[in-house]
Formats: sequence, structure tokens, C-alpha cells
Amino acid sequence: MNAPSNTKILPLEHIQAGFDTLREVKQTFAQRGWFPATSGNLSLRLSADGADPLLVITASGKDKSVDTAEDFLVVDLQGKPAYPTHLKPSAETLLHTALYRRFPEVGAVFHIHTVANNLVSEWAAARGSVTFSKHELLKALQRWEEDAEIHIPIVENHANLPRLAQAMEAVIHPDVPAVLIRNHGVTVWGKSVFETKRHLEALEFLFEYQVQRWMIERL
Ligand SMILES: CSCCC(=O)C(=O)COP(=O)(O)O
Ligand SMILES: [Zn+2]
Repeated sequence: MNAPSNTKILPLEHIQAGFDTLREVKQTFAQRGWFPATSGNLSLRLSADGADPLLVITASGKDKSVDTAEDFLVVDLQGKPAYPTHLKPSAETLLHTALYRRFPEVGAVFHIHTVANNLVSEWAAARGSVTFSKHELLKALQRWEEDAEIHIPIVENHANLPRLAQAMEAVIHPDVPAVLIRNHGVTVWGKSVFETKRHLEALEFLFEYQVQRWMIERL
């Protein structure tokens, strides 16, 4: 772990457990090719009850398919490192902190770039959202009704991160745990690492389904 031994912010074991948890997720997603070209970022809240305003987040610009001692750091809800470190938090930390501030129950936020999520975000950008209905996997997003549907909002890919965070904050809905960023990727959240991973897997399934469906329809 890259935290100095005199860290007073939380028990070191607690921080180490957060690093270990995110490392497992990082390895799983890397094996799926979900972090091309250093893209993607992961974070979790360092307390089960939301009392501690500290997060573990991936360091910026790392090859996320490789494990090193410098993959994660701890930041506060403003995205500032919680202890002196040469590591830089993810360039997209503001997107994570905006979600933790807005939803005290959010325990983890994941962001990945895939061809499928980029294609869907581009295809539906003019509408401002993409809708999925009557899919079994909507249950993984807490939609249990037979005629369930979900609208995933899409924002433009502003290069200015505070602007991108603002755009995302303007469209997030408490019942829809994801935002697509046009030709960039998807940011997904949930109450726990388990729930956020389930949300992301369900959404990536739906994005791939959509892309393959267009291909079939054009045959
Ligand atoms: C080459 S990826 C461009 C930045 C990005 O979109 C991303 O998800 C990764 O940024 P980070 O600073 O978290 O490594
Ligand atoms: Zn990104």
C-alpha cells in the first residue's frame, strides 16, 4: 500500500481492505478487456455506513491490467489526496465525488470504456438517452416489472472535467444508476461493490445486445 505508516485518517487495515477489494475488481475487468489504453477508473467509499467522507480511487494513467503498489490512493469528497503522495487520483475523480456527495448511500462507482458503450452512446446521443425495455437483465437494475424499461442518460464528452461533472449531475436520476458519456464510456454506481458490478455487467450486456441487434437488422 502506498500510504505512509503514520496515516491517522482510518485504520490502515480498513484502507488496505479497500485497496484489496478494488484490486480484485480491477483484475476481473482487465481480463475482460474493459480497460483499453489505461482507460477506466474505480472507486469505493471507505465506510459501510457512509460516515467517513473518504474514498479509495484508482491512480490516474496507470495500465490497469498490471498490478503495482501504486494503483490506488485515498481521497476526500473533494477529490484531494488524504495524505501526502506523488500519486494523482483519476482524472475523472470529480465524476466519482459528485456521485458520493449526491447519494450518501452510494458505496462504489465504476467507469469503463467499451466499443459497445461508445457505439450506443453515439447512436442515441441526439435523443439524450437510450431506452432498454423488456429484458430479463433489467432485474439486475432493480426493474422487476414485466414491462420494465430504463432510460440511461447520455451527456456530451466535455474535455473540461468540472463541466463534464456538472453535465452528469444535471441528468442523474436516483432510480437509474448510470450515465453514458458520448463516445467515451459509462459511469455506473451502486450501494456496494457487488451491486455496482452487477449494474455494470447488466448494462454492458444490454449495450452489446443493442449493437448486435443493429447488425442483425442490417443483414
Ligand atoms: C486514455 S484514457 C483517457 C482518460 C479516461 O477517460 C479514463 O477513463 C482514464 O483516466 P484515469 O485518469 O482514471 O486513468
Ligand atoms: Zn474515461
